[in-house]
Amino acid sequence: MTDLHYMQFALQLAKETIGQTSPNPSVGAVCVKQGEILGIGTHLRAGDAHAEVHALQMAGDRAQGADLYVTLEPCSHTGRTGACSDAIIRSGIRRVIVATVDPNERVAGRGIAKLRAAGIEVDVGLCEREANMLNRPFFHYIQTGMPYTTLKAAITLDGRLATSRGDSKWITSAEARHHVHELRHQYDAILVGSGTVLDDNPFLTTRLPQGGKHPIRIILDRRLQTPIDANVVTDGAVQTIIFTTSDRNVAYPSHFVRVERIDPSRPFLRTVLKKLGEEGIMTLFVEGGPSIHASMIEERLAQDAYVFIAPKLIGNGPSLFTSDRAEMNDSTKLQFERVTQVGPDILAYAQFEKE
Ligand SMILES: Nc1c(/N=C/[C@@H](O)[C@H](O)[C@H](O)COP(=O)(O)O)[nH]c(=O)[nH]c1=O
Ligand SMILES: [Zn+2]
Repeated sequence: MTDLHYMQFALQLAKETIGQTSPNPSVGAVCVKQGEILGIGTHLRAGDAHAEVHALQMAGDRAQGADLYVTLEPCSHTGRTGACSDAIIRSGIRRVIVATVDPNERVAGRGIAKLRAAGIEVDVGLCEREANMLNRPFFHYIQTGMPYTTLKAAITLDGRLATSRGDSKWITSAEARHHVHELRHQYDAILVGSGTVLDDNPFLTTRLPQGGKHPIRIILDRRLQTPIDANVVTDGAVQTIIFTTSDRNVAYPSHFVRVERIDPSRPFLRTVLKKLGEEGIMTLFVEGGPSIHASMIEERLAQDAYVFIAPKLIGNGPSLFTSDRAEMNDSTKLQFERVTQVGPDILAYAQFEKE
């Protein structure tokens, strides 16, 4: 087997833990000697052993003289667990193949330097693009302190979020809505505006047949209009944080609803995201409504977007993006990364172009 084969296996191991390792990256490791796999590992959750340690423990003494494939540069600092670079040196590994370098300035290149100083051969860059895409949210979070923010919208073919009378049940198919729950499972938090709470009374939970992680619910509600009997307030499924600029006092049940006041003189959205980053929220899924999406786009706070497009036309109704650009050149540019069919609907996944 080739190096590529084992690195792709390590990437697959990392991919399976997307969404459960925050605020750490998803990492996979495979230990191989003469074509025999001696150990595999993936980082399961923050605070647990790193992928490399799992793989080396499984290989035991047989790691002596073996190769280790890792999707992210082994750490050199002793965070919550010992440094992987030390464990690799102690294990007698002969060669380490690293897909991409860790952007975390505490680590960048140090892990690799330590391994090379100990006489271990280190090759860097195999499947680098794939490894960087896999941990794009982690890299964004480490470098900006802000949650990696994804917009999600469901529109008709003529770009409408609802009819002119506000009806949106349903635009997309059960298959597409099921896929939304698979996406929710991957995110640390989900955000909607008070308009969506008042219009739809959503649960915003992850309801999959096999279960799934509920993202923390974030409600942007400047005037604190979220009703005390709203589903996000009463269902107790997961924590709900309501961000407001209002001084009103509303008696929400305190055990899983928290009201955070933002100084009205601060940029509301950016301040909320900064606070979420400080609380360790690495990924944020924004389900709308249209004014939230518009603000996220205007303030360049979103990194990518999932747009579900149903084969339906309804004419008038709120459109996906409510800003008003005079020239085509002033459009907000994205790059389609993946366009797939989900049941009868189309799913366009796109990255916002960096300014
Ligand atoms: N109207 C539609 C959506 N609507 C999305 C939001 O407006 C809803 O309030 C939110 O998904 C409800 O969350 P829940 O209570 O947890 O189910 N989203 C979709 O993908 N397709 C639609 O046709
Ligand atoms: Zn490590």
